[in-house]
Amino acid sequence: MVAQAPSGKKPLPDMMTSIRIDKSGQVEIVDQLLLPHSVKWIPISTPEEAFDAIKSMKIRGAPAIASLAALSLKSSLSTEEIRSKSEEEVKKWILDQCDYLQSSRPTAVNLSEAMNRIRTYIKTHTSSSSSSSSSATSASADLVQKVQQICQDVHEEDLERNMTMGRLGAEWLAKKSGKSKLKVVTVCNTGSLATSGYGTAIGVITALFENDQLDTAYYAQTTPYHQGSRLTSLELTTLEIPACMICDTMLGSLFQHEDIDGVIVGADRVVKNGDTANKIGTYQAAVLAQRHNIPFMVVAPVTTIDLSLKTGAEIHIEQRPPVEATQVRGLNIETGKLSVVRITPEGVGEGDKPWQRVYNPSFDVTPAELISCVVTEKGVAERKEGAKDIDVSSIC
Ligand SMILES: CSC[C@@H](O)[C@@H](O)C(=O)COP(=O)(O)O
Repeated sequence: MVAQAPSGKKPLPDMMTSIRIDKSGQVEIVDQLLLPHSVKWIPISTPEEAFDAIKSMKIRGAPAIASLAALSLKSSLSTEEIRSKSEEEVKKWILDQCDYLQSSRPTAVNLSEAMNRIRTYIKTHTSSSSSSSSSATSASADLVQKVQQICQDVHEEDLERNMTMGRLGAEWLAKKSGKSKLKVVTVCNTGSLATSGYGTAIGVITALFENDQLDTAYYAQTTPYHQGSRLTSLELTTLEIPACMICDTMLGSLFQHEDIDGVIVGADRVVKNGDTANKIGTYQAAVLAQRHNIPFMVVAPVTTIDLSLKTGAEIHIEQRPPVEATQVRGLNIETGKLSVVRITPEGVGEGDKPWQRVYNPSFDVTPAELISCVVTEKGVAERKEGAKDIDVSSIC
């Protein structure tokens, strides 16, 4: 499971990847529920399989779920069943699949952006339904081919833009700190497992490392799903990047005792005024960073920017099932087997008593006034001194 690491001053070992496509075009994903203990590849051939994998978080990370949704649509469009449909039937089928796939997870805008690209093409494509049945078939073949190309583009364009963001973010932070070796903090998982390669926030950390400008990358465990302790730890150890895990509750202590040069996070949706939805725990990291005068950087591709929403209050925050917070999956060191254990008294998160409730939002919103800058592949938008908003339209 390797993607070629980009060349840099410091050579990197091969990166992990969450999606692979074999020579026959079969798409497979690594089951992230089992990482880091077991590497199991699952074939994905249909939108239903992609929907299930995204919803159950076998694959996660804003860009990666958009890629998988698009690739599953591409695969399904190669079937005989689709090829026998009229152009109008194919269009309707694709639009239905876009709605269905988009409903798998609501907060990450990359997924809806990818589906919107396909919808826009379908809606503007000139139909030839009035032609004879044989030319209608060839017209639908053209349509299918074009939509498949859009799906492939969604997946492929991610890697290059991540490398650009990595470079831009590393340059900005190194200049801001003025130091030769930086200590940085990240939350959640934003590397090659969450994207098509190199990563967003982890891309900046990787670029610092490649330039020999990284002292230590601290990463938060990111409960309840443990994207940090399970996935970021796997990526950083695979790349042999100097790193140190902290529990989510230790951020304040870390900021008091270490000279941290920046907090670098990814995003699931950045709206017009710069407010940013990202993994739960990001907001508290931003509040603490401001208290300690530490620059707070958001790194996300243009496809994560949603100019249709004015402020973060409009972002739909996904609620995850309570069991994801009351149960922990891990390796039983006595049996050597993977197991799931409950860490709460029985009934918490499952019963209907007033004392059995669990609050489990998957994301929170960090107001722009706590963010120092937003980095996309188009550039860096800084918040001006004293301003409450960040003009992200300049980097779209
Ligand atoms: C490049 S990934 C950016 C975000 O998608 C990431 O920080 C995040 O919040 C992922 O959440 P997840 O719930 O694991 O899909």
